[in-house]
Amino acid sequence: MAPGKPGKSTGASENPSVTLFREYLRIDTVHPKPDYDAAVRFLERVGTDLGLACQKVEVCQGRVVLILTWQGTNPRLRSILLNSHTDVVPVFEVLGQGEGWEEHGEEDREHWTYPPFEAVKDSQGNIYARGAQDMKCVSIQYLEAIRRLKTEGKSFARTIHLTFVPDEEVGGHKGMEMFVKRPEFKALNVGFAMDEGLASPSDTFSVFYGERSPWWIKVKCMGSPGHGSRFISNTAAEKMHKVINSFLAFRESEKQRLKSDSSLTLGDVTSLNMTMLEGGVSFNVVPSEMAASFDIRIPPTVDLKVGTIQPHPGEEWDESTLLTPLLWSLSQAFEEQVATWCRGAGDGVTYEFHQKCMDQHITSTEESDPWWKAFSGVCRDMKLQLKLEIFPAATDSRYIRAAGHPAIGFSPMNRTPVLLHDHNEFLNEQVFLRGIEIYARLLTALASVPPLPAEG
Ligand SMILES: CSCC[C@H](NC(C)=O)C(=O)O
Ligand SMILES: [Zn+2]
Ligand SMILES: [Zn+2]
Repeated sequence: MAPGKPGKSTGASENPSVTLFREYLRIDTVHPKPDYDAAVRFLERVGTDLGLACQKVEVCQGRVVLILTWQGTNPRLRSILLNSHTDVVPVFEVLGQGEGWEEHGEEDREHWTYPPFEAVKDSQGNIYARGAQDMKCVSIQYLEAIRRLKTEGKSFARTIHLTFVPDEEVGGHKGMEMFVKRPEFKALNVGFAMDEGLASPSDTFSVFYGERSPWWIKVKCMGSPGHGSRFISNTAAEKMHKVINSFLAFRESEKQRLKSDSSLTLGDVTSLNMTMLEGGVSFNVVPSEMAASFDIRIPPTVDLKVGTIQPHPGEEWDESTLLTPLLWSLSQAFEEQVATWCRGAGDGVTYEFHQKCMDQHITSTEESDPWWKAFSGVCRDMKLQLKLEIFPAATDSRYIRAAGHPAIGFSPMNRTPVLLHDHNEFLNEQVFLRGIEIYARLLTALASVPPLPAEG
């Protein structure tokens, strides 16, 4: 192959860390049938090569969490947890791994410049593959940072654990959610955790200290059925119209709030989208049931609990007052608001939760916090500019925080477009290699945090 041309071969001069990253990217862990065994075999091989202890925990059938451990000199101290998920999301116009482009149509070719499971590197050093940003890069950067520190002969007081978990991309229910409830997780004695963040197109690095709570709500409207030619009263569609109006009016007010205040990011406001609409059997039959599904993401600053919405003494609120987004934004008891929107649409309107995260833990970013002091101190020394944010979507960090441990979402990818779950996901090899350097410094500082008062 001519030099500078994109291709699969590693080339004699390629940094071995990059070669390892590309090897991992070629393992087919794409949903709906991720080859987790292959990923675990690969990671175990790398861990053993690094002299790390290896443990496997099957949290449910076919779902194994791999734990690699670098024991600290004082194993009684709380540990550093480096978490990453092994699964990746499908590509549009799904292509089976190993298949060549020749078997696919032009549309497939349009979405991806290179086949998404071949980890092709172009002449600028951009590595294209599903998982290049989300988050196989981070897994290998953790491992390669440890390789570097071990080669330099370093050792630290605190133990460092790496966990490789399945199923994050489908909610983590058969992955991290189960794992944090296991004795094997408790035995890790976690003090501080790191997990995925997002790329950043600018010079700054995004750091996430909390996440919005995902609420997935299906609203069902029951009404009178009848012939499509008549003015049937009390129809499911009329009620659905009101439901949609209430939900989308709130959406609009939050959208405007974000737009009108440049200090806010997406993670600071509540987003709401209607993502599914069901109902009806025929053009001329008025249906007795319709359903709408909403994906709502709520910042940790919003009160989620029922019952805190109250008028002041002597004041009375009717249903129409309760429907105003302004009053809602002042009252902030989210489930009560959802219930009110549904009640306001008429009788026979009910809602059910398909996802309802109530945990609102955030991780301290105060300089007085020893973990944050170590993390931010390294970034200051390395002149890395940080942007502190609430993660707009959901990652496995929410389970770690809910279990009571501080967790920071950080994927060291600046000057990189945000391409997770997108076509043509790529990461530049220089950005990837810089990330290893960053993790090596972070691990040095975090694993050397002096004993905390609670640790004696
Ligand atoms: C709520 S479980 C689904 C998890 C998924 N995570 C990401 C990062 O896309 C999401 O936020 O939709
Ligand atoms: Zn991810
Ligand atoms: Zn993802």
